Amino acid sequence: MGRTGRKRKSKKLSGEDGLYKVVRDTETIELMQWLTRNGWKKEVTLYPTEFSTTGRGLMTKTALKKGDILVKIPFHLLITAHTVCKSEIYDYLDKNVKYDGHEILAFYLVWERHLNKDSFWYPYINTLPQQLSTPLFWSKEPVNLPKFISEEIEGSRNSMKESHNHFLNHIVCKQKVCDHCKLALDEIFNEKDFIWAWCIVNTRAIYIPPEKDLHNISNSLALAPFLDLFNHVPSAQVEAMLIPTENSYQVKTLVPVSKYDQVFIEYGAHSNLKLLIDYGFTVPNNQHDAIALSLDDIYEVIKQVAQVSRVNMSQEKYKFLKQHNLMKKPCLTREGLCWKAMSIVFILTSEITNIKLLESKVYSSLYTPDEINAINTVGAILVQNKIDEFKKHVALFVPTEDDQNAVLAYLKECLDLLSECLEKCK
Ligand SMILES: C[S@@+](CC[C@H](N)C(=O)[O-])C[C@H]1O[C@@H](n2cnc3c(N)ncnc32)[C@H](O)[C@@H]1O
Repeated sequence: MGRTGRKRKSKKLSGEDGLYKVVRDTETIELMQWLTRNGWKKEVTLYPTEFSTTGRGLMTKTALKKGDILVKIPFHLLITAHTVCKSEIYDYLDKNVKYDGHEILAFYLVWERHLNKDSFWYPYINTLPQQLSTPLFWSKEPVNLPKFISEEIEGSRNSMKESHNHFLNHIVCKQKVCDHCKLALDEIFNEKDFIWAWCIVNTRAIYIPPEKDLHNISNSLALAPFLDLFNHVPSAQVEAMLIPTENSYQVKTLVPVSKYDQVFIEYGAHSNLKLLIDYGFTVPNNQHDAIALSLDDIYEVIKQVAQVSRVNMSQEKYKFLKQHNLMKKPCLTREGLCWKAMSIVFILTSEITNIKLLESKVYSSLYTPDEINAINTVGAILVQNKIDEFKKHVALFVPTEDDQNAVLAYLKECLDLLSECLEKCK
């Protein structure tokens, strides 16, 4: 979240999104002036505002109609791989190597941030949060972080480290001293600053169609000043696109928004686990959420309820599950067992050995009442086991800093999802 200094006094107001306060700090005012000086025009009156529910976001001062353009950012105010290729720092990269859009933007951001007021982007960079709430920014480990979450964080940390090493390995003349600060390039591109930039790109970049003529960069990302102040809700309905004839990137609302409400966009169909790891927050009742199951979870429960159903795993059935990709990501959702989980339970409990018949049942989902009963019996125990597991996680988890409370919020959301799922198995 933006923790910039020198706040001016401003009134606290309240609305749909709880308490809010329009941000009127010097940095934000300078950002708006810089955008205007460089050809940006307001489409509607959106104000950077601090909301008690989400932190800084954008509030509309007027009622918005369906189809209103929320924001239009001229191309030349987007930071893209093209911007990087035109910069002096690009000369110091080995051009025989491939770079991806995420890492090249992070690399550029580290450079421009270090230039401070000498950077064209200074008014933008100056409003970026210095401290992020994402797990890569935690300074202390929480106590009893569930293993599946720590594995995801590890994955994210490894990608960031890989990108950083990739760059360090391909900066030609690392010892070159910068004219601006007299530091060597490998000191400027230190891991701490790279983590910040990598997370800024991860949490704020937008997708654009891949730019042409960038033979060594796979690129479809851009940083978009001001536009990146929109917060996310899964239910937001907006349309975002490049408008080549107007040399701009625009976002349009597909629904009306009331005066003084926060205007949201949707970052993608992200689960709460993805939001937690990549963005450092979760949303309530996220329809994209699911709790992962393993084949072992399902197998164990079927063994437990052997009096209800027997485990009927033959070589052919195993081959069938594999061939049809059914073991990949079975899960529990608010709607009950997902189709893959239902199919596995059915296949492992059914007496049917004819694979063709199993296939037609699984793909049509035309089960008899007894078969549904058997699936639900196993399903309810599977869900209850997960509820017990997540209750333990909640009881044992101890945050050691504020941002880690997002983990608790996530685990509680999982428990809500599981209780809805249990209802569907009854
Ligand atoms: C693109 S930025 C949005 C602007 C950002 N809030 C700011 O102050 O600069 C994405 C970050 O905003 C925050 N965010 C976005 N949507 C949110 C939400 N619904 N609830 C809480 N935080 C949210 C998260 O910290 C996320 O990493």
